[in-house]
Amino acid sequence: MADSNSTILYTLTDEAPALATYSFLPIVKAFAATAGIHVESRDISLAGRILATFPEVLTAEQRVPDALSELGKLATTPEANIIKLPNISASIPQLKDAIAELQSLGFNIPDYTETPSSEEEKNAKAKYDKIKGSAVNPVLREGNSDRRAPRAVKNYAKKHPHSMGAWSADSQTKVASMPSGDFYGSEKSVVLPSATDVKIELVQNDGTTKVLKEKTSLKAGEIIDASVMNQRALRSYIATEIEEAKAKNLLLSVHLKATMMKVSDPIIFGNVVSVYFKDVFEKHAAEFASLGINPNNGLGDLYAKIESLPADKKAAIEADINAVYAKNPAIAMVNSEKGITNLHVPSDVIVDASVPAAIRTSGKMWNKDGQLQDTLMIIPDRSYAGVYQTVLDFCKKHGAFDPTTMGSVPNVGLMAQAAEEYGSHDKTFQVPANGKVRVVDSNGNVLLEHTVEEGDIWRMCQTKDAPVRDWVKLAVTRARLSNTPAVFWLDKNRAHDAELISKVELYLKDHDTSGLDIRILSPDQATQFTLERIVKGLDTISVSGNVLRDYLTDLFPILEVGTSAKMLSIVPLMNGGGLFETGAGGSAPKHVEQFLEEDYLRWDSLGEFLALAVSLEHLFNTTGNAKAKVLSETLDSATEKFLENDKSPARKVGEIDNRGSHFFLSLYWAQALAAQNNDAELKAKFTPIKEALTNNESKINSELIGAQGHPVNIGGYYKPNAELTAKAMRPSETFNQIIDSI
Ligand SMILES: NC(=O)C1=CN([C@@H]2O[C@H](COP(=O)(O)OP(=O)(O)OC[C@H]3O[C@@H](n4cnc5c(N)ncnc54)[C@H](OP(=O)(O)O)[C@@H]3O)[C@@H](O)[C@H]2O)C=CC1
Ligand SMILES: O=C(O)CCC(=O)C(=O)O
Ligand SMILES: [Mg+2]
Repeated sequence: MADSNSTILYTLTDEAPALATYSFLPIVKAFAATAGIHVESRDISLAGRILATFPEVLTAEQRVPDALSELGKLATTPEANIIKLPNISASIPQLKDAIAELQSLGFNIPDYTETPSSEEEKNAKAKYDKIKGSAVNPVLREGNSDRRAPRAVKNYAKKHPHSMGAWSADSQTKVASMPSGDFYGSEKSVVLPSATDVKIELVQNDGTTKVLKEKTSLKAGEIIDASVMNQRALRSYIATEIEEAKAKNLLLSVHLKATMMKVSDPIIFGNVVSVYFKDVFEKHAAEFASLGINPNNGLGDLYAKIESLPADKKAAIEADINAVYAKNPAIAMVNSEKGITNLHVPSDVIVDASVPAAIRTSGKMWNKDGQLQDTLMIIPDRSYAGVYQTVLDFCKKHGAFDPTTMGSVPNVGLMAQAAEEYGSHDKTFQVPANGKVRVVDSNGNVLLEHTVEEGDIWRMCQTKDAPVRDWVKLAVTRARLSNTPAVFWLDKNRAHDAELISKVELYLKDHDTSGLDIRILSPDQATQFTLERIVKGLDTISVSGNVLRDYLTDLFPILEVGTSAKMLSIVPLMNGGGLFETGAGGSAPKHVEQFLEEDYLRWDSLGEFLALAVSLEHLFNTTGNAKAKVLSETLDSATEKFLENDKSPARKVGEIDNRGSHFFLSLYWAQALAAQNNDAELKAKFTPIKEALTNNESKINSELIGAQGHPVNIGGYYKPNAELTAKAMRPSETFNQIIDSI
């Protein structure tokens, strides 16, 4: 690394944002270099992380460094200045696809075997399990989260409102949760008076004890909690809701976070699959076992695995599946044209994006005929489901939200150091036998205990004290800076939240809160309070735990500005560095599909623009590089102009796409740099660039739009060929020459 103080690390990730990077990063590098800033990339894509894990089976040329560990370490230092794009949190089907692709490209990596027998298979599985699910964000998030829609973005939405489906008071759509036996109902919590190590063990009813996790080190003041979801109760609730959906003629949909909650939620998903298709799973149990079919991987995996059967056997199973479809309520579709249902892949329907999308379409989801229909939404655990039900009820009463007038909901989220449920993967277990799960400290004291049954999902969460203090401080700072009421979304009836409330009340005293409106409300009440303000055009800061941070920063942006891509997502790292996430959404797999079919990328890089501006500003604040400040300010005005002139990607061939949007940003950025008078050198540098871009606007545009409209081959999905992708993403020779000349 050159001068590490003037370095910004830009992450290479997956799917649509990775494609966009092939077009945008050369622009970023060129502009930043004029201020002596090095923008270096680090590959943390799913494929990159797999390759970094198995150096021993790769040739010297194939080996790649472990960029995620490097960035994880950097995030704990004041030097960190990282721009983090969304990445795939892989479900098992995605992980297996990525492995197969890499193997086909000549990388000799091992298979992922779900039920390993040899030591070798077990080792490989253990390594892959660390790559699976949300394995990137928790490593980098050494700070809490500060997400909001900038004023310019709100103003854009007011002027150019996105579509909002009308709501009817007769909508039958509803959220259905378990009446009991869920995590919410069983949570227990303690605060550690002093540091200790704990062991998690299962004392089985046969008298033997099985250690589930040998050692977890805890700090003084840390909150730990444990909860359990009873599998019998889960299955009986699912069966009830299937009948309810059938009786009311509603679609059935399941909304989970199988990516972040990579241990618990695939199991819950699998229970929905195996209860819905109970007849099929019972009748073909032996066949399915020999094929290695696991309902947790969804119907897509089942269909793929029965392909290997003789035609008559396969047809018999398909007939039984169809008989279930005929008997049970229709399932909401992910892609009705391709027959992909909500039960196909656990990572296709992710609660934070999927429920808001349905709220935007009048509370309806797509049925198999490609029509919108009311839906019964299965969200088994009650901890956060009420938030969505409150929004549905509000829409039934007040109609759809109006983006031209509605207020905004920035979020301050407790996220640092894998706080709460989002750090629980390595402490989540599907219980192997009836008994008691206990958390025991190094002196043998039992801190938490639950009676459990085989098949239950038990988990422990940790929330360290320093992040809580930092979060409270961030909330007060935001409330003060924006002069906006702030609501802590905490439920005093939940054991964990009750402990957190005590800490919040204590740490609020460390700050001057005079004149500020700071409240603590349960998630349901907070939703109601916030929505009543939103329709009056008033803003309300949500101060939430880690899960609600994630849910709310998709929910409100999707309603307010059409997508969470337009969020400013700052993570002030606790040791002084900066992590700048781009938007609050994901990696948009549907966009890649469209790109491959018609060479049109509808990914909106606004999140990248916003993140880059704050990263440059942070660089100025930490190094005093005045040119970085000029770049940051001019980028912000370019982004504003970009919004005013409506240059975001559209959705269809023939219109501006992601690449065209990068051209306009460059044009406006160069124009702003040429117009400013704070730095004469930059002004001189960018004056001819601005002229070249301005004079060639129509030529560049026609080169960019002319490239669209046919299938494109980039040589891979998880590891696209760099040359082919760069060629596809930089199709305007004229534009490339100008950028490369900077
Ligand atoms: N920070 C991170 O690293 C995150 C990663 N993820 C990962 O992303 C993947 C997909 O997650 P999913 O929950 O489906 O959510 P996504 O946010 O990827 O997709 C939902 C929809 O939101 C719209 N959208 C999101 N971002 C943009 C953008 N920049 N420009 C235009 N439209 C956008 C698209 O709508 P339309 O199709 O209508 O254009 C997209 O289909 C998963 O692998 C998940 O693990 C998810 C969340 C955060
Ligand atoms: O890491 C992930 O899987 C998703 C993260 C996410 O959705 C978020 O933090 O908003
Ligand atoms: Mg999210």
